[in-house]
Amino acid sequence: MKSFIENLPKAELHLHIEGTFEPELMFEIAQRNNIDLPFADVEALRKAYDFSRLQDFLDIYYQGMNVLHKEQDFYDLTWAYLKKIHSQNVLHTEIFFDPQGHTERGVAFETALNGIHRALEDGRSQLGISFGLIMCFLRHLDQDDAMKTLEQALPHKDKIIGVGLDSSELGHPPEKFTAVFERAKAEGFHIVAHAGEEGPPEYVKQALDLLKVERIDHGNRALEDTALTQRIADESMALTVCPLSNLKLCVVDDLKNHPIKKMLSAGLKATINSDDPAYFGGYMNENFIALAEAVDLTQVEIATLARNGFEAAFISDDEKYRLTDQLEAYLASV
Ligand SMILES: Nc1ncnc2[nH]cnc12
Ligand SMILES: [Zn+2]
Repeated sequence: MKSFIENLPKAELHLHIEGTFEPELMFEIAQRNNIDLPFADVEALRKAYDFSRLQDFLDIYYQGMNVLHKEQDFYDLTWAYLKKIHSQNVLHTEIFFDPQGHTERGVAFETALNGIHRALEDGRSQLGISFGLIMCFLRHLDQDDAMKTLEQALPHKDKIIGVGLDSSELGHPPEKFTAVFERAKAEGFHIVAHAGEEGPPEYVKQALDLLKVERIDHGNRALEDTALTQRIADESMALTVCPLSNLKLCVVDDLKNHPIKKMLSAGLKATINSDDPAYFGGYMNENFIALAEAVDLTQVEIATLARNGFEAAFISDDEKYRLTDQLEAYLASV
């Protein structure tokens, strides 16, 4: 099973680039930027990765990204992620970045964008990994701030394919951002949002009805509402599920109780993703393997999850055929 997963061609659709910041690289970049981290060393930092809810993680995640200042810092962060997923047979990735996490510290929008994008271009030419870049609005900030961020993105439509919504979910429902998402859609951006990670099914409904999402990031709590679950299945709306994230943030108490089988049997287009791999203990392969072992996934189920990843990607039909052909060729060979 392990080698079946390791060699399986995969797409990643839910990945925060700031969440790939491994402690070793964080210390290296902090040092070259003359920034003191409030941790003695890499081990002390890793020990702090003990979360009982989303906010515990976010506090440390925002602290970590504070050391990113120069375009090269963003490049190095992204390049390290791309090398890692190249070793895991990830052929396509759609990554999030949090511009407000940088602009509010005085780092220019373009500094973050250009560093990340240049690495993605190098990943395509040197590693053969295709990509999309999605910027997320921080939902703990207000809609005006999100609107300003959207305006900063408008000259960069050649680099940014979509907008998303992340950060502290509870108390910050999608309806808070209806106008900015309406504008983003009119400007031609793809639309996604985190919903139903900690928030109730109502937030998932709002993401569908008010933000007009094309994929739901997480979506776990949608399962509490049978009619909503049926609707998501009927609309072939993909869920970007993140197993190790769900475990580390206590969305599930044990991976054995992860609802992935319920999702699949309800006809939901679930995909597997790593969310913030440096903080949650694993990239794509580790997520697939841990989940497969915990809930006893069959090869057919694993293949379905991988296929869903390519089908739910924001790419042309031609590109989808090119990628799924590689998946089907692999499946026929094992
Ligand atoms: N899992 C997650 N949920 C919400 N916001 C995030 N930002 C980074 N990771 C996140
Ligand atoms: Zn996420």
